[in-house]
Amino acid sequence: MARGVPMQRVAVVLFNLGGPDAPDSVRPFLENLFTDPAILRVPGFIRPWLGRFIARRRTPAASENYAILGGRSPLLDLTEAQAHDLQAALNEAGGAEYRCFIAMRYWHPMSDATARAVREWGPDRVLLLPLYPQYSTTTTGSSVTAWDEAAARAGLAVPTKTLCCYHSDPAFAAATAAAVQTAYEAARAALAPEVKLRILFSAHGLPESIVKRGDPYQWQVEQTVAAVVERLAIEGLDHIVCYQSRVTPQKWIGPSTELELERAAHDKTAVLICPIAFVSEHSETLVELDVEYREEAERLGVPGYYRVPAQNSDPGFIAALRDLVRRAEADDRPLCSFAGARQCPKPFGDCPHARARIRAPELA
Ligand SMILES: C=CC1=C(C)c2cc3[nH]c(cc4nc(cc5[nH]c(cc1n2)c(C)c5CCC(=O)O)C(CCC(=O)O)=C4C)c(C)c3C=C
Ligand SMILES: [Fe+2]
Ligand SMILES: [Fe+2]
Repeated sequence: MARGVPMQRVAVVLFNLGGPDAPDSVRPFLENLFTDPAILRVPGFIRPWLGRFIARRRTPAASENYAILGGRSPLLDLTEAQAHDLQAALNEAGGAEYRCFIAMRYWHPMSDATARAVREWGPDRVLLLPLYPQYSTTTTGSSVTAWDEAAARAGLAVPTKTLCCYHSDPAFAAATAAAVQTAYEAARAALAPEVKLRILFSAHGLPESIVKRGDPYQWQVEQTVAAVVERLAIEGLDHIVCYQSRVTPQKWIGPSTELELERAAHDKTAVLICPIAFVSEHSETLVELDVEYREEAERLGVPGYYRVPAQNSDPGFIAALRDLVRRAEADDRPLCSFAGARQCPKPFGDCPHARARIRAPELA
């Protein structure tokens, strides 16, 4: 760097869903979630009322789950650790000064506060990095919309790129496969040789209607599983993709993880559950998978129940994020800067994010 020329400043904003930080925040967190038009797709005039109604109904069950975790979600602490490690990895290489920020969608720190903090830091450019490997209108799409509005309110007007999806990124898939391989070998060693073992790649579900309207999430989840399986050294691997965390009465995509537990019990096969659309531990892994589904598996007589940990701050995962950021920086396409977006399915053009923003506002 020539003397006197300041280094460029790059703000990397990590998106995640957020979770309550105290028992009292469960209900307002759920209200924020269920009044999001990307989640509750009903006419605008009814949404605030219906969203608050659903949130009130859901609060006791969600509170019980968070009580098991000490009354709060661990998601923010884990995201802060990821941000810390990613910032160190990005700055190690030099070239620019990187600072990682966090914008949660439904609980603090949310986009408005983060956009103001980013503006105060005074970056030359911003990169939005969803901690969702697969694009969904309900997650990344919703976070990008919220960010755009917050950035405008904060008067943050610097070039901004969005890393839309990295479902099949080789380094991400390799880091995930390494964790699956380790967990599979440990489970295999704990089981009697005659007991069969099946991997259930369990992703967060979505209402089927959202997928039918063009959400690429399910397709991208399947791409991730294919990319991970390709990297596993397991002879005769038995695996399936399934979907968990259904929270509304409509039809959701399947097969459900519960149904796969029933099938495993019927087949007298042990299961290794691999969360495939979450990159951090939170209530849906630590309670739903580790407590509820485990108990259900025991009740059904599944001969073994094991789980792959979420990536959290796994060095291979952080290195994958670092390389994605660097590649996004080097690519000058304005909307989706990730080369892997070319792998998005044909109906979405080059990238669902581009389509959501340009051609199909109903998906935004
Ligand atoms: C219609 C409802 C929901 C859709 C669609 C949905 C999609 C979706 N969510 C994640 C990841 C997370 N969800 C989390 C919590 C959470 N999600 C919903 C509802 C929908 N999610 C609710 C009601 C809740 C609150 C918890 C509960 O009541 O059970 C979380 C964070 C949880 C935490 O512990 O902090 C994450 C992360 C994805 C990936 C996704 C679709 C692709
Ligand atoms: Fe969710
Ligand atoms: Fe994409």
